[in-house]
Amino acid sequence: MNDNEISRRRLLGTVGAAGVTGLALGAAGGAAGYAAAASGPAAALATVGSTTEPFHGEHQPGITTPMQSHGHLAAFDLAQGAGRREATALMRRWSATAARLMAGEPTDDDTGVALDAGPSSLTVTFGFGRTFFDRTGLTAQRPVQLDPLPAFSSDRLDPRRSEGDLWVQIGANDGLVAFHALRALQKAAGSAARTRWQMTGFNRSPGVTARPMTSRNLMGQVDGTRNPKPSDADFDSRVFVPATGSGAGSAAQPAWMAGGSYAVVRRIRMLLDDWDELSLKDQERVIGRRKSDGAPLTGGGEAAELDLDRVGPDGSLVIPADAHARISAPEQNAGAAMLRRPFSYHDGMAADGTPDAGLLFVCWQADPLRGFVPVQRKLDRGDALSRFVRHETSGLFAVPGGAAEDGYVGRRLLEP
Ligand SMILES: C=CC1=C(C)c2cc3[nH]c(cc4nc(cc5[nH]c(cc1n2)c(C)c5CCC(=O)O)C(CCC(=O)O)=C4C)c(C)c3C=C
Ligand SMILES: [Fe+2]
Repeated sequence: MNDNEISRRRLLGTVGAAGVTGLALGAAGGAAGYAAAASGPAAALATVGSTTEPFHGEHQPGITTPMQSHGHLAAFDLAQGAGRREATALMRRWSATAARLMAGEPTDDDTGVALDAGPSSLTVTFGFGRTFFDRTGLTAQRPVQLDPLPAFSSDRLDPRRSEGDLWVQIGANDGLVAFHALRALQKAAGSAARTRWQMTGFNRSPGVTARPMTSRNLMGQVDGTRNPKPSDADFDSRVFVPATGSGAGSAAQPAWMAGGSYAVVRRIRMLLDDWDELSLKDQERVIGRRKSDGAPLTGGGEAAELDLDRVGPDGSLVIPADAHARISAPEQNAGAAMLRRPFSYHDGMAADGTPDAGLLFVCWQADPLRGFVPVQRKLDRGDALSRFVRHETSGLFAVPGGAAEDGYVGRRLLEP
């Protein structure tokens, strides 16, 4: 056990008491951002800090894990001259680092940033981009599902912040824990890979609403209502590559992708100043749902079915023909569906004086050609929301199944 480990464990034991002290100080003396270390017996960590997610398993973490309040998305390119050997060593190092951090343990060269925090539902998810396979001499193993996404008319993509050989998604219910993991993985990349782009996002923190509810995005809409649910009979076949290698109607998948999934990542800027000028009624017609509770404009609660045929007294459709919820519905897209698991982002003001804010849209599917692509094609042709959003970056990554206890992510590809 090294010094860091000793102090981390000791601090984990005292954090509850320190937290209580901090609360007392806050109540009595204002917000100094300071809490004296307590010397008394430790209290248990709050649930938000103590919750762990498993790193090993059939699927990687961070796909069906409840959305966390802090996230980082980062892409890496392999260094000049680095090939399969270096990539294999890198995935071993990254997997070992992720497993330790997700268990709440420090790394060997820990920076100390998260020393006094619990694992806080940290998840680390790894993916391979299309270019990874040529760089490592594994072109024959590249899934056709990684073929480039089609160009959409509304794309305004920045290639420097798109794609990449490797992709890492980090989520945690604490900002320092999430940053700590990102930094540890960047250090563990060593000379094998360098960061290509990096984005930071957030969601609502656990426990801030009176009851658990679907999250809101920065336009204020309830967003995520009609996501596939793990309890749905077809959830696994929609989201994960089956062990047999391909799903119904999908092109064959390589065996190494069994239990894996494909992540489509889009940084979608929201034109919030324009959006805010719309009346509430018009905002609701853009989506086809009420803003207050996410219920369809045709009535019922949030979970009610959309009545896409209902017309109002004036004979026009209650859920307009170009409403986002109508156009993106699986019933309108031959059953195409995806698991949306985004983070919001806010990177200050853009040069034009408008907020640089929006959605780090991440969606998961067993095959992008049966998930993101057909839906985005349809949205691209006539979504009322498109006047208020701009797709600025894009990435498509093959996310292999989870690592075995004695293995690492990507082993079945790199050491078949
Ligand atoms: C290509 C896929 C999609 C993109 C890109 C996208 C962008 C986007 N969406 C919202 C807000 C909402 N989307 C909602 C539903 C919804 N969106 C998609 C797909 C994309 N959205 C799907 C498949 C669905 C579900 C449709 C269904 O199953 O019926 C909703 C409604 C509530 C919900 O079901 O989640 C909102 C609100 C924004 C703001 C945005 C880009 C910034
Ligand atoms: Fe949407």
